Amino acid sequence: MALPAGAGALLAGAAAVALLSAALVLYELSPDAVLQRAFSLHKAHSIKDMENALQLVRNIIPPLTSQKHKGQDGRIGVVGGCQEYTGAPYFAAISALKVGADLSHVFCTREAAPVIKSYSPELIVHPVLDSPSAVHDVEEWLPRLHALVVGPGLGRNDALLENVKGILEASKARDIPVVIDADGLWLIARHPALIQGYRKAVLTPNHVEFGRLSEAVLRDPGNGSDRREAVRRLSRALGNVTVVQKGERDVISDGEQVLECVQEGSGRRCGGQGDLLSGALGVLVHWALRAGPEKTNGCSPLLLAAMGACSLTRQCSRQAFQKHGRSTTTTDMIAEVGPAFRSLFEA
Ligand SMILES: NC(=O)C1=CN([C@@H]2O[C@H](COP(=O)(O)OP(=O)(O)OC[C@H]3O[C@@H](n4cnc5c(N)ncnc54)[C@H](OP(=O)(O)O)[C@@H]3O)[C@@H](O)[C@H]2O)[C@@H](O)CC1
Ligand SMILES: Nc1ncnc2c1ncn2[C@@H]1O[C@H](COP(=O)(O)OP(=O)(O)OP(=O)(O)O)[C@@H](O)[C@H]1O
Ligand SMILES: [Mg+2]
Repeated sequence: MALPAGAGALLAGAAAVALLSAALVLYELSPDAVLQRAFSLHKAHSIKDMENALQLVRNIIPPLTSQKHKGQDGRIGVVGGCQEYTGAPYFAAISALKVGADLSHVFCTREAAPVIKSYSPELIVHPVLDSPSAVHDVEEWLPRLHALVVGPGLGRNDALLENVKGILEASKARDIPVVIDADGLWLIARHPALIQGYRKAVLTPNHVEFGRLSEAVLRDPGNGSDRREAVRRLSRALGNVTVVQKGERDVISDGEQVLECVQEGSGRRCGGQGDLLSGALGVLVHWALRAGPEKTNGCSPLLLAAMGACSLTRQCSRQAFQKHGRSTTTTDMIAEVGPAFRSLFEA
């Protein structure tokens, strides 16, 4: 499987120029028609790259056997949940379980904990995030966690963010992979040094979060027409941290390669879909890193994990929309995680 650095973009660019010249000379096509063909060609390359990557994602999924004990397929922690936001950490944590993690923990504030517990008996909920001993309390659990998802429903309270800084430092010191989303990205925009050069970090910004990060790191909102290049630049400036820019297409880069997830989703834009993505990504990052280079064929494990999580989220959205149309909510999407996972990765 070949996904060499920037090859897709280079090929698409070269092909577009060739097409442009040939078409103008031979068929006297209008520039609009030629551009449309160039875009189709580019899309075809994105789809091919995506399919190749999804083939490798299938390789990293651990088999379900009777030889395993509870916990081996993933113990994931979600850091988030405060007075205002209890849904976001729940969506992330339950999605991690539904994708295939064995245990899912939520580290949230004291008052958010009973609310999150009441949504599901399947989550382990720690009311520690606003405690003076928050960093120590989470640190005690770190040796038992395979990945952390930092930010869904965290809020922007300074004292909480200070605690999360300490949790991030402790996670890095233990080499634990971290997915950073939502208000975790707000913290990174203020303190990019927190994850600078940490190769086990994946950032999952939406449109607004990407602009904020790009402005903070590159002094440029990165909202020009070339999204692939903007994402690659941000990743590179952060020391090759993997960046997933969510949107109409999800653009994923580790500063070298750029992949695009063009899996069909739906037109529904209800809140919480990004939380589902970040929770799913927490598990897939763990699986991809554990799989080893022979399974990932030398491709970046974090890029593959990101492609897997983006495709899965969009497929959930598509399936839920087929059933519920305009009334689709993130809860409906979570109910589709199992069937969507099977159709994408186990068919
Ligand atoms: N049920 C829950 O508990 C949920 C809780 N959540 C939690 O909320 C917290 C804050 O997260 P966030 O995403 O609302 O904050 P942020 O990125 O500042 O966006 C704010 C504003 O930016 C805009 N905007 C957004 N996207 C855009 C786009 N693609 N393109 C263009 N504009 C866009 C839009 O504003 P508009 O301009 O439309 O008024 C939007 O309102 C965080 O902790 C998160 O986890 C959510 O996870 C949802 C479910
Ligand atoms: N315009 C779009 N067309 C199709 N899919 C989209 C579009 N925008 C976002 N998505 C998909 O929706 C999912 C969530 O992305 P979004 O940008 O809504 O994240 P978010 O704002 O962080 O969500 P949340 O409400 O959970 O915070 C991703 O899988 C992304 O691919
Ligand atoms: Mg979000």
